[in-house]
Parts: sequence; C-alpha cells; structure tokens
Amino acid sequence: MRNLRKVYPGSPEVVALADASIDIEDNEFFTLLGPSGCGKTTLLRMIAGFEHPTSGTLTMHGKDLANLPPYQRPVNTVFQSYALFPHMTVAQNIGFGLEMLGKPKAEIKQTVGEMMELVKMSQMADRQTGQISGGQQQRVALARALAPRPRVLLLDEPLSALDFKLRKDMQLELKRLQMETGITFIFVTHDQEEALTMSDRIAVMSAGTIRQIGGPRDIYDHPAERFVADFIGDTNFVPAEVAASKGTDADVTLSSGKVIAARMPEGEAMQGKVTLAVRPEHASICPEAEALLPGTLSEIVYFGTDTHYHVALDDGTGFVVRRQNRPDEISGFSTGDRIGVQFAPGVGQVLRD
Ligand SMILES: Nc1ncnc2c1ncn2[C@@H]1O[C@H](COP(=O)(O)OP(=O)(O)OP(=O)(O)O)[C@@H](O)[C@H]1O
Repeated sequence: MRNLRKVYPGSPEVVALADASIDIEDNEFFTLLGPSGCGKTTLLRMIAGFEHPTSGTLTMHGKDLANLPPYQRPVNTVFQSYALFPHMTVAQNIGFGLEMLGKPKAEIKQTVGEMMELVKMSQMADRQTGQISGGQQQRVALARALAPRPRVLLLDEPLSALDFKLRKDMQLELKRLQMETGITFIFVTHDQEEALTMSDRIAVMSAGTIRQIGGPRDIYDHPAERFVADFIGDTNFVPAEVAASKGTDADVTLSSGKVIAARMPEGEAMQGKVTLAVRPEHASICPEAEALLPGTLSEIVYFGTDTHYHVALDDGTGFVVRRQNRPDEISGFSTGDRIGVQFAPGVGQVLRD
C-alpha cells in the first residue's frame, strides 16, 4: 500500500484513512491493530476491493489492484459474523465457494475433505451449521474462506463473537492454520493481546494513520510514541530530560537527579524534556537507598499470578511495579513504607508525543 487515502463523502466528509503505506510480506501474519473507528475495516475492504481508495496505490505480487473487481483478486475474507448458511451442512458450506467457481465435483470433494481435516471438523461433515457451536461455526467459516486457496486471507475481527476460553484456543488455531497453509493473513483487531500472541508484525493505527509497524516484541518493548505505549499493555510514563544521545541510545536524567541509559525512537534525536515509557514488569521495588526514583508504597494489589505495587513517587507522579508471585517469596514491604523504584539501563523508552 502506498499513500492510501479514503475519504467518505458527506457533510462533514469522513477521512477514514489519512495516508497509509505498508509493505506486507508473503506468508506473513500481519495485524492491523487500533481502537474502534481508526480505519482498520476500511483498509481491509480496500484490499478486498469492496471500497475504492480516494488516492494512493495498492499492489499485490507486482500487480496494480485498482481495476480488479473483488472476485478477480486472489484474496478471501472472513467476517466478524460468519455468514454461514444455517440449513446447509458443514461440508456444503465449505464447498459453496468452490461450486460457485465451477470446480469439478471430485476436486470439490477432495478439497472439502482436506479443509475439514485442517480445521478439525471432519466428524461433523453432515451437521447443519445452525446446529453447531460458535467456535465450530468459526472453524467452518475459516475452512470455507481457505478452500479456494487464496494468496491472501483477510480476517475482520473473526474471534470477537467467541467467549474468552474459546477465543484463546482459536488464537493458537489460527496461527497454526496460517503456518500450515503458508497463506498471508491480514488480521484486523482492537484486542492488543490477540495481536501480540498471533502476529509476525503489527501495524498500530489511530485516527486513520499508521502510528508504528513492528514485531510484537518490538512494539511492546519499544513503543515509539505515547499513543502506542498507552494502547498496548500497561505503561508508566516517567518524566525525564535528555542528557546525551547517539542514534537510538540516550542518557536521561530522572526527577531524582539520577542518570540512566534509555532508548530513543528510531530516526529521531529528541532533546530537552521527554517522557519515558517503562513497563510495570520491567521495574522492581527496592529499599529507598538503592532507588532510581524514591517514593512511598501507597497500595499493594494481589492478582493471583502477580502483585501490583503502587508507588507515590516524590516527584508527584505515580508508578506501578508488577511482580510475579512465587509461593516461596514475600516482598517484605508494606503500605506506607518508604521505598523506591528501579529499572535496568536501556529499559526505558523515550516517547514521541
Ligand atoms: N460507508 C461509510 N460512510 C461514511 N463513513 C464511514 C463509512 N464506513 C466507515 N466510516 C467511518 O470511517 C471511519 C473508519 O471506519 P472503520 O470501519 O474503517 O473503522 P474500524 O477501525 O474498522 O472500526 P471498528 O473497530 O469499530 O470496526 C469511522 O469514523 C467510520 O464512522
């Protein structure tokens, strides 16, 4: 995608996508992640051919897609509502697209068999899809979209109708399917955890623009700007001042006067007052004497797997430290104690505002 822009007419007109440029690799699990209304579905619909870009270009395997109608594009879509035919069987639903394409009967039978195997629905081949569970319907919808073997599969929040446990299982399932079929998946979600667990790369979007593109670890550990840090996971925002910087390495001075190494966003040398992002699990609490940032322990919240320590820092800001619970270990700190916060050099990420 090069400088893709989509404006819906009306008064006022809606700029659904301001300017998006993305290169998606073959066989990649690529996720468009962002809050409701940021333009994810619009982008997906333009790839599918259901919407025309206002400007910009869309190329697939070297071919300009501009004048190709949806049915001639080597893509298929799985929608949020699975749109299955409830009175048709699992096998008939999966074979439907192939029949529309006029494929020979024997070939349809073989492909449907393979697809049912792939999504583990062979046992239910003759069941009507109105009589299977939500998770099973999801599998059938996937198999139906995969059956014509598209080069690219577009998935628009396909897991949002499933309950928590099933969603977790299907996340792993989808990743497996993508790896086994080698098809490029372009997946839309507003769920950051879903994006982090499944994707090879993620594009984080906000208000019609791409804010950052990178691997899950990259985006989580090194968010380039405040929006990304805030949208994905929990973050402490720490006031600091740049003392020195070279490339992506920087030394910053904290409110306590202590200096620590931090990371600059790619391609941007920021100066003066900045904000550092520090993930709660990347920091620890410590006795006041060893602190990077001293303060008072204001609250301890137990979550089973981990405990959150809320620290009221002396500079007036708050800081949360997340620590994994172990049966053989207690922190030894109590609410009201004078303590401090520590984090290792290079952990803090300088943010663009
Ligand atoms: N057909 C349309 N006509 C006018 N405005 C539209 C149309 N479709 C979408 N929009 C607007 O364009 C913007 C982007 O919508 P889009 O559906 O792409 O967002 P999204 O990120 O997919 O949101 P969600 O997660 O809620 O589905 C929104 O402000 C939306 O209201």
